[in-house]
Amino acid sequence: MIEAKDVSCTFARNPFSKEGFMAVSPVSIQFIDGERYAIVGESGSGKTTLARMIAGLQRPTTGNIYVDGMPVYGKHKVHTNYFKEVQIIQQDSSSALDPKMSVGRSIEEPLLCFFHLDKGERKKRCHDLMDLCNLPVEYYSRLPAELSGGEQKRVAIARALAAEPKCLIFDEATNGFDLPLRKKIIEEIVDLQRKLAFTLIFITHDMELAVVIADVILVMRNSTLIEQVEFSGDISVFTSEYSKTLLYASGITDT
Ligand SMILES: Nc1ncnc2c1ncn2[C@@H]1O[C@H](COP(=O)(O)OP(=O)(O)OP(=O)(O)O)[C@@H](O)[C@H]1O
Repeated sequence: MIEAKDVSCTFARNPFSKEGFMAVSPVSIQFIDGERYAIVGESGSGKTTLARMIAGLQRPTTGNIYVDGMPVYGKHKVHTNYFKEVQIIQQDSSSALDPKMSVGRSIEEPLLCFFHLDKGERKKRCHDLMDLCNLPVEYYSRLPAELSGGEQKRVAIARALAAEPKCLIFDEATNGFDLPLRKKIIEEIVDLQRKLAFTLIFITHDMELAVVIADVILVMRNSTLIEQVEFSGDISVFTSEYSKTLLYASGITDT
């Protein structure tokens, strides 16, 4: 289980000011292994900052993240095994891939870091991951620039899965794609989650996606977690006015 205990994040308003701006107000959440979560809220509500704290990429100003009871942020650094356990696919997948690194090398890099596999075993595992993520094996030697946006996203997913993470965070990962591709990538990620049973944390603006994907929906507004609901199809579980506004804006309700 991954647990956020009283985590908050404050940034300086500007480099010359000591005045702080709270991007995430103190929040405590538990992420049970193998469940699907959506963090939903408008732009600037703090979703990415919360995701980055969970991923070990942004030290909380207060509180800590725990994996099976072990703190992620030590006094000086993040416990390195955590980078294997939790993988994040950020909004811009092209920048997540090294432009000079082939698809094969990109996917094999985590295999090299985290597992003792010989060259042949790595290549076989890489082919399996490409297959799992609907990437033709002929793409093994291609560079990111020789792929479409959707294919780059699939490489980022395969690379993340190469680490065999216990949790995958998917941040607005289909932004900028047309609707059919967006739908397809989301179906693929949910399908992968069902097959591999990792914990999925899906970050989105879109309540319509959240209700399709998640077992648990966390609603954020103005840096604050305002509602957390277990969702199994009944929208009456949402009680906050803001959640109702998001449901309306997504066309799920008409009042
Ligand atoms: N490194 C940073 N330094 C200063 N301010 C930051 C930093 N990262 C984020 N912020 C600010 O924190 C607030 C929350 O940003 P965050 O990216 O977490 O929101 P979000 O809900 O993910 O938005 P979006 O959906 O647009 O990505 C914003 O006002 C943003 O400008």
